[in-house]
Amino acid sequence: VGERRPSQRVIQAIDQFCRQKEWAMNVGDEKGMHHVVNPATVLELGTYCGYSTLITLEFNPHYAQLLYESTESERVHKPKRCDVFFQVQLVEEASGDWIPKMRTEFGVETFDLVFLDHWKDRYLPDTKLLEDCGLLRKGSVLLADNVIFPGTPEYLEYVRSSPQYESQYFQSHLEYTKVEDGLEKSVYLD
Ligand SMILES: O=C(NCCCCCn1ccnc1)c1cc(-c2ccc(F)cc2)cc(O)c1O
Ligand SMILES: [Mg+2]
Repeated sequence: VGERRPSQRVIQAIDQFCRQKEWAMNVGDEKGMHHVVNPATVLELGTYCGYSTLITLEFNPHYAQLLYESTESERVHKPKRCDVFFQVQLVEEASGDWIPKMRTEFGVETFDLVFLDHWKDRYLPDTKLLEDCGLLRKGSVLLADNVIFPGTPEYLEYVRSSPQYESQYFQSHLEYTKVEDGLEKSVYLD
């Protein structure tokens, strides 16, 4: 196992605090993402405290500030091209406004992974926006948190019934609780 990296120690501290002191809506250590995907260019919708962050869109300025502090990432108002292999780029805007600008503002061709963890009623419209903007390619992975609780029924119905996706449910529990929840992994077949 060896020495945990600083980022792993931060995650461990967050999990311990949320389990013992105060619940928070991180994807958490049980659901986790590490056993489901191994991406390169990642878009995260819904940052919160930056528990699971790469290129991330956060609408709430309070949460955005938390991310700046926890990752020393520069405050990105006018994102520059993301030419560093690993770089946190945070956009404090609504996902619906920014997804159409991803190519021009970030120089992103397509995403390898999109982690959906923002407003639950935005999962479906933003997925359709990603498709329409050509930001998904054959093999792109959508990983959606909370498909059972709080629940995203319209999104789930769409990815499970659409011939354009191969969908798989990873059953787990709502972070730090015994309530059922899970991650839905949907591979775009194009
Ligand atoms: O609402 C959630 N996340 C979105 C937060 C706002 C995103 C803002 N934004 C960012 C970019 N564009 C928009 C969420 C909620 C719960 C939960 C659990 C138990 C309960 F009783 C009620 C709720 C658990 C999660 O795991 C969640 O992710
Ligand atoms: Mg969540």
